Amino acid sequence: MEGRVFVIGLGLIGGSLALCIKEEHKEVIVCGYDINEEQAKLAKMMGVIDESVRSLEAGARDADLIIISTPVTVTEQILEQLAELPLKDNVIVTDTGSTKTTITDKARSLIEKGTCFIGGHPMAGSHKSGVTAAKKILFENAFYLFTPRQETNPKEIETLKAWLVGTKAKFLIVSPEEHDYLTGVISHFPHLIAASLVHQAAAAEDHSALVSRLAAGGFRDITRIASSSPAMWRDILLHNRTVILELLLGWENEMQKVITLLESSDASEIYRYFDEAKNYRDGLPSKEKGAIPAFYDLFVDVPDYPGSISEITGHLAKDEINITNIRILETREDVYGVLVISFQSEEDRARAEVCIQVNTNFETSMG
Ligand SMILES: NC(=O)C1=CN([C@@H]2O[C@H](COP(=O)(O)OP(=O)(O)OC[C@H]3O[C@@H](n4cnc5c(N)ncnc54)[C@H](O)[C@@H]3O)[C@@H](O)[C@H]2O)C=CC1
Ligand SMILES: O=C(O)C(=O)Cc1ccc(O)cc1
Repeated sequence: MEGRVFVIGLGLIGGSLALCIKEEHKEVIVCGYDINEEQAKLAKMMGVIDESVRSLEAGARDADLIIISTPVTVTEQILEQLAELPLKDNVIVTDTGSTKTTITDKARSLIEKGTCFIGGHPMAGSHKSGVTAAKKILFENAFYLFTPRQETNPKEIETLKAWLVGTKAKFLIVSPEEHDYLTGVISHFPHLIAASLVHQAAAAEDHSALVSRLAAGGFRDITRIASSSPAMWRDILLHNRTVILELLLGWENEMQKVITLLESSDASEIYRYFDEAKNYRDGLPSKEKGAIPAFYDLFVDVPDYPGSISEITGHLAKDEINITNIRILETREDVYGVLVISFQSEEDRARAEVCIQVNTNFETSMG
């Protein structure tokens, strides 16, 4: 592809998309704008973008593709601003927001002006934000949802896919309403529940100061997404409030059912509750990448921590295997401990397991 790409919002997602586009389309100039000058400077210094511009107008004027990658409420404002600016006739405007109905509605003035807008949502990310967390493999094998209008020319959808082919994501088309329902169930609502579990644990500190110490392992893992950006999730919830409110009512009913089961000590129904959940969960695709990143953890039995950690990380570094996190599980009483090393992909985890088995005597397992 040839031309100019303009990325508005040079954070985790905008930065990662810029990297994917630069990698795939070497001739293309990627310019960027961020209201936070520090982020824009960093993006230029890190080579995430080729040029940094000082206004929306300067970047939008000559762009063939405009990607809006700001918090969803800001995206609404930017769509309105773009509708007032001179743009190229054949430009495609897309966004990366986690919600789609409100954003698609807001794009109306742009569309009425004759500009092509195709809503987008790369369904991969992290609880980190900012351009320093950007990486070009972020979207590999992830779903990338598009929410075009029925009137959108299919050729324009194909052009957008061609621009984004470097993401190596799996493109899917859904309606904005279906998008918001699906992401409400599998992403937005779980974030809310993770936050509420953390609130519950924090409140329980009043009963026992041991809560936070014991919450270090599995509890910390299942509530990891509660460490995501509060501002981003506030905006997502506000955009998708109808769906979330509906899901909360369903959840209330569900919890009421559980209360009744417990009050009546109904052992077989309690068993059935867990069994049905287990069966459904066990049937979920394990190799697919969903909205919430999976953990690619490798467990290594180690004798003394300090020596073992440096030995293991040394071997992994030699084989150029990147670690995203490393921690020790101190749940056992004996001298041995368990080192939990997290990787970015299944492939890295498999390579790491071979590397550790070849170079050390430590036992490894997938957990
Ligand atoms: N974080 C994640 O895992 C995912 C986020 N998304 C969506 O992508 C969008 C961006 O999210 P992230 O990159 O994670 O956020 P981020 O916080 O890393 O980056 C957002 C950037 O937008 C900039 N910005 C804010 N207001 C602006 C304005 N008026 N003009 C120009 N720049 C402005 C900020 O300074 C920041 O650098 C959000 O809509 C989010 O819902 C989609 C998929 C995954
Ligand atoms: O790690 C997390 O917090 C995520 O759940 C990543 C994420 C955040 C927002 C999205 O719209 C899609 C994926």
